[in-house]
Amino acid sequence: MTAMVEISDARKVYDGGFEALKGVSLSIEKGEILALLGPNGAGKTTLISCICGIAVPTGGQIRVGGHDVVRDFRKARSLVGLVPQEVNLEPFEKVWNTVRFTRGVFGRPRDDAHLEDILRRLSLWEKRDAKINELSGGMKRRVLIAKALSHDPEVLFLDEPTAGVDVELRRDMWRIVADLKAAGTTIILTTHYIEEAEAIADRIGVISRGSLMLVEEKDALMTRLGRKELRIELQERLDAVPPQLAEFELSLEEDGRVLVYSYDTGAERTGIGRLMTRMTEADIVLRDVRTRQNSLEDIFVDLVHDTGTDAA
Ligand SMILES: Nc1ncnc2c1ncn2[C@@H]1O[C@H](COP(=O)(O)OP(=O)(O)OP(=O)(O)O)[C@@H](O)[C@H]1O
Repeated sequence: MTAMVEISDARKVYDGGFEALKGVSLSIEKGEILALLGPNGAGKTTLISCICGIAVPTGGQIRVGGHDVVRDFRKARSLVGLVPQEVNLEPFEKVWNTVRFTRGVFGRPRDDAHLEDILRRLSLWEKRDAKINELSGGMKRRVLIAKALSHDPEVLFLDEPTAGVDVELRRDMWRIVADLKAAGTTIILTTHYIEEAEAIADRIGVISRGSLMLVEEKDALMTRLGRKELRIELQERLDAVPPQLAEFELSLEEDGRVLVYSYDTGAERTGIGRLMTRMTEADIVLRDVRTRQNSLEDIFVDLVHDTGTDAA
């Protein structure tokens, strides 16, 4: 695979002296979906702005498609579509003109059929002649996405794309992201909705206080840091965890009718077999058994909490 975005030791000190990025290195492959998670103020938007050439890094190097984002700004920028966090549209412009204008800015030849397709996929076609200031907040977000896609970017940045949007738009977005990925587009998104990262990302990066704390395949991360619960429903209720089972991490729930065993999914031995043997020896009869995997959210909260950073 080829690296589409290469970030090496990126640093950003704002004018007031605040160090928002403290040497971030990261390589993002073509066709990959990377979700950047982090508490408020962690530096996610700053990093995206540096990659898109909106903010100038004060140290390190960033390349998009092999082009340096500072020295080869135009080439690098033309490969990038950005859906910003804040709505920055011309209020009196019509939807159609807004999107067509953006395509032109990036030097792409006029292609009305292509723009029509984008607007239809975003349910904006009926609104093509409406002025921006006549649209709802959700519709404006859709226009931001249409603009970002108008010039066929190879890398798409979505900065908290679904903050405050309705379920329908969130679903549309996920569908569009899946289509773009299938077509080979590289996608980087920041989000506060961890279930969103869990649903669509290939890799997860966690930023905290200007540093990249972790970047890992989502599935591997969930296996490595994940815990599972085995919920054992009992034939007869127990008053306490029997002493024969003291060696296991067990708790009693639902008025003593459910025994919960929490175990590490990354461990070599889960201990389930031994637990079952000990239960049989102790004459405890099971009625039903279920498992529950903890979510990326549980993992993220633990991770950010463990390193003493701001609350998620
Ligand atoms: N133009 C600026 N001048 C000075 N400081 C800034 C500027 N822009 C951002 N910062 C600071 O840099 C830090 C990182 O901000 P950034 O917007 O990158 O965080 P974020 O991770 O995107 O946060 P959020 O999740 O709240 O959007 C914050 O402490 C912010 O106050």
